[in-house]
Amino acid sequence: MVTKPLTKTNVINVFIADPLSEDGIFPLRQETDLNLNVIIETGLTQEQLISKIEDVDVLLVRSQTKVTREVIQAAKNLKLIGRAGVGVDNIDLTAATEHGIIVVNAPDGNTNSAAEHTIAMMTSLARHIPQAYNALKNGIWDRKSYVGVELKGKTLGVIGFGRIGVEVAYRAKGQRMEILAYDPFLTEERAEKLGVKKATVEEICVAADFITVHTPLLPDTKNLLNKEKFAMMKDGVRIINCARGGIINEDDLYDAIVSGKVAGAALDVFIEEPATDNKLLTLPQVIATPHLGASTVEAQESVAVDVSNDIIKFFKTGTVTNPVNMPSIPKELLAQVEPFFELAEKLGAFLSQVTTEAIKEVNISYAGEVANYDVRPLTSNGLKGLLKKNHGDHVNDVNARYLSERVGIKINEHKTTTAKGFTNLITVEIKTKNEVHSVAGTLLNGLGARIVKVENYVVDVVPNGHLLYVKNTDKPGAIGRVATKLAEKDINIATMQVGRDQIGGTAIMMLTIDNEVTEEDLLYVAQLENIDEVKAITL
Ligand SMILES: NC(=O)C1=CN([C@@H]2O[C@H](COP(=O)(O)OP(=O)(O)OC[C@H]3O[C@@H](n4cnc5c(N)ncnc54)[C@H](O)[C@@H]3O)[C@@H](O)[C@H]2O)C=CC1
Ligand SMILES: O=C(O)CCC(=O)C(=O)O
Repeated sequence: MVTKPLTKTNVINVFIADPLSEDGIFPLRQETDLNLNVIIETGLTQEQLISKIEDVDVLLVRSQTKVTREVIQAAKNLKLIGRAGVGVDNIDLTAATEHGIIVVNAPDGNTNSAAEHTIAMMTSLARHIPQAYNALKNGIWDRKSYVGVELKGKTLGVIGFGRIGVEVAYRAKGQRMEILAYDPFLTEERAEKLGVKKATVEEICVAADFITVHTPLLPDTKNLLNKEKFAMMKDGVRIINCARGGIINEDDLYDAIVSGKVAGAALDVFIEEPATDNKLLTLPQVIATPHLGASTVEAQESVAVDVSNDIIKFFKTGTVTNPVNMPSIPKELLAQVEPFFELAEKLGAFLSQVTTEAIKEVNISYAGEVANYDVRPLTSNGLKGLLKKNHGDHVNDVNARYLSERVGIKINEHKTTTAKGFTNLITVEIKTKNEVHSVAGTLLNGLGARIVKVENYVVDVVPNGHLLYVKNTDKPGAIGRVATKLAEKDINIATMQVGRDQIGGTAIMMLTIDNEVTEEDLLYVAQLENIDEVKAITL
């Protein structure tokens, strides 16, 4: 289906590659501040998607479309990938991060639907509903083959106790089942509060009558249920997977069903999807749905609304609510941390213009109140400022850390609550083969950002516009000579700060000037007596 052709103008092209709820994308349709061009083309092959992606700014998918490295490389304008759902295993996150593309998902919108589907699958499995239905539809009235088991009093093992796992447990308790739950983040206290028993995967395998998995597919969870685990289970155990294909080893599950160890399995997800040729589907004990966990009107509307709102938020504010490949900042914290983003970036940008040598190490220290926050986004902004000189707009807060580490820069973050008289202080230090430089900045209440220290010199400089950073020997006349030379070049000084380590020692001048200086102007000033170094810095 095609609704609008791609345009090459400066509109924001939003390309929807999987079927999404039309009500859910209503926020995109009614947005008037942004010039959004919504294009819907579903069911494309990889080649077709690659051929259409070049001018796309936002790619919106569910789980069908594979957003591979090749797709990302072909997408020259892509800024954001939206996943209308939870799992992002269909998106090459490494490639997206390397290219500075933000990935957002909609983690909450389909929780209920997936939990309800899991319960429906478990009940159907216990009572052979799909098999009995099938027989009856084929004219067979068979009441003997489909004797089921009750859920009441049985033990359900829930592996992965996040959003969906918890909701499944609530509902299964309604069926009067006993719940054993495993999640690396589940504490005894929380388990008790939720009315479940905390257990290990092995304990679940040994004790459970039904086992359902609700983890993401990760290296750690791949083949989580395998031959060894099946061997530990009760005879006649029933298995449910409405999370991701691959969490359960499909070959081992097949063997365990054929051997009679496992009485049946209910599967919504498969290693290869569409799973039209999966040998598990040949077994009468296996009931299955084609990845329908999130397929309800409510979930589809909800996840599409969530990603649509994040797209709009991103283009209006530069921030998103549900980032996958950058640290998420709770809403209530964002307002407090956001002003520091720019400060951190400016400190990084300052240092990038102070040295010409390759940076080997960056030490960022956070002092005062700011040290109470998750400072990773601030560090990313500092690194972005540092790299911008050489990477231009290709660097952003998504890929700044990756790009820094890729070129071998060691990054250290330090936190301390004492800020030497400031409420907050961010200090960035860089080390190169031969040099060490540092700059510190703060946010002054009501007055905005200030650079308060350059190397060991105390200053008070607004980090905006054009600066001249002059190092000189502390001798009479140096300041006057610099001012005169700049005046000769028609360069107006707006403010000037001076500092020195000791009388007659090394001193610095930090000048804010009204115009950009040329290399020639810099040389002109640098030739002056007692001037050791002159650097132009634009912030
Ligand atoms: N079938 C479908 O249509 C749908 C499938 N899903 C899938 O369901 C799964 C769960 O989704 P949510 O509950 O929303 O995610 P979630 O992130 O809220 O929960 C996942 C939980 O798995 C836990 N976990 C991670 N590694 C683990 C390990 N080695 N062992 C045990 N637990 C581990 C995490 O700590 C987390 O608590 C995901 O794979 C998601 O993609 C989600 C929605 C619909
Ligand atoms: O988009 C869908 O229907 C799949 C949902 C899903 O698997 C997820 O959200 O992880």
